[in-house]
Amino acid sequence: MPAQTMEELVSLCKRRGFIFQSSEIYGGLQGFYDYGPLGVELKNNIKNAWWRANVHERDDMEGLDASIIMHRLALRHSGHEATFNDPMVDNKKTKKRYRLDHLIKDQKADVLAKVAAAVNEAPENIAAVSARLMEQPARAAEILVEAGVRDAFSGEVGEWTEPRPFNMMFKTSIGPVADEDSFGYLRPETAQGIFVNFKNVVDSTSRRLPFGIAQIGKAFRNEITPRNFVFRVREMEQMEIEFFVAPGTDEEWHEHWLEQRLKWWEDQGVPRQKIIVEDVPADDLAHYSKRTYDLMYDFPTLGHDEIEGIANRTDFDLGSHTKGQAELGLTAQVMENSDSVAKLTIPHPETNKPVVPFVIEPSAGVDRALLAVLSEAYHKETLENGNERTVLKLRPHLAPIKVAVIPLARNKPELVDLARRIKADLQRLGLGRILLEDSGNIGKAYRRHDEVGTPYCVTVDFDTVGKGEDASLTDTVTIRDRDTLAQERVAIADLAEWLTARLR
Ligand SMILES: Nc1ncnc2c1ncn2[C@@H]1O[C@H](COP(=O)(O)OP(=O)(O)OP(=O)(O)O)[C@@H](O)[C@H]1O
Repeated sequence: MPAQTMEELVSLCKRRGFIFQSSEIYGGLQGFYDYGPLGVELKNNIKNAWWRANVHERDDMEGLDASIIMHRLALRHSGHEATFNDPMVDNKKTKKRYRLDHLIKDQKADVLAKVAAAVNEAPENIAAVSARLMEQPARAAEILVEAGVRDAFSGEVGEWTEPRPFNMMFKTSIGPVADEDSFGYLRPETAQGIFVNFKNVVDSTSRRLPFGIAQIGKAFRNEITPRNFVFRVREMEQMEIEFFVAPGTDEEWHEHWLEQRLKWWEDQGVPRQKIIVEDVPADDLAHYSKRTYDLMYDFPTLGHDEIEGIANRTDFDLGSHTKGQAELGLTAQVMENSDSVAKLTIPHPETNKPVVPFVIEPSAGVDRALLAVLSEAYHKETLENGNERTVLKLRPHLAPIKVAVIPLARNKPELVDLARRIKADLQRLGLGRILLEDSGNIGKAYRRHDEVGTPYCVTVDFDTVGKGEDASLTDTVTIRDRDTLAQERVAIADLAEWLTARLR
């Protein structure tokens, strides 16, 4: 059975060096995390699996790695300066600050019902309730108090302020002069780096529609209430595709990408039946979206929450960043742009006339992917001998450590030397991390590697070096399978092939 609580995962991540609080020795920084020795391996493996499926194994995709700090005009014309806001409300009594929709969602059912009734919305539709409150901030403050909305910090009904929009972008000054114009934004999504490079990529690759640009990288959001471990952080990593298509074919491509992405999650060990595909209601759609499917994974403790959004962004983005908007027949409502120097069109595949393509965007968070993958992989089992074990049943391609080579006794140089040589040979195969595990206690080594998801432990024993009872076992090792616990004897000469077949 997969993990039952978030606490189990948090505890494993800290204990085994997957994830640490950022700047912990100075009291920690809320909403920021550091990935430790095993976390960085798992994260890289997830990113590589995504890149492989979406770039290397497709013929219609290009890759990109754009800068994190972007020109302020890029994020003005993208709409983020004006609309990348979350609704924020303060409790004057406790001085605590909350995201309005999160505050309402966390209330008891009767309180939530009262708030929803006051704005004529259904309590299930938190986004709509929040949107209605934001339309009437003064009245909203009264509604929150009248309905008895409590502050989780004090447990008491709050003295709520009028809710107001809070822009989530981080600003930073650029260059030695700190004047009003010398600033840029840390990108709140990697997508914008793709849109502003559209012309560069098309010109340098001669791509025709339909095609996509894929990017993995950091994005930053000054979340009002970062919470739930790495689920909601202020510095995150995203894996995004902007897939450019001819207008009119967008809905079909949207369905195509939904299928592709569900299949990818399945390949990472996150099954379809654990994901609800939510057709995002109009009130909750981002400013650029015509329609969005949110993939909602059933996290332990949290319940269903978003791991990926697949949005139909129409011609909004390229239309916003292009020059000469007036003559391009855009369907999206965009802000006038007299700053851009590039015309972001491409020949229509049928008419050959210049057109601003529509965009389908599958956007997944690496941190949330890691959490979902860990949740599914985490198992507690009782073995036949009554012992309990914690085991991470990660797909082998995701496992942080691929193989542990273990000499049966640490004080027998012939075993240790041979184990070291085998490890060195395996390292040269480029399969990922291969470790020599010579702590001396094989039972403990197995338990440790079960807990971090190492798929195979290779043991060098006395038979291997021809000093056991069975001479036919000379030059063979034992391979222990993490999931089945089965042990198989394999010739050292066949080891590379045996492991490569299972780990690639
Ligand atoms: N603060 C965050 N921390 C970690 N991952 C995030 C965060 N915000 C977004 N993501 C990831 O990036 C993906 C795409 O971002 P998107 O803008 O669609 O998220 P969102 O709808 O704003 O998320 P939410 O509604 O949970 O705030 C999300 O599906 C998620 O996996």
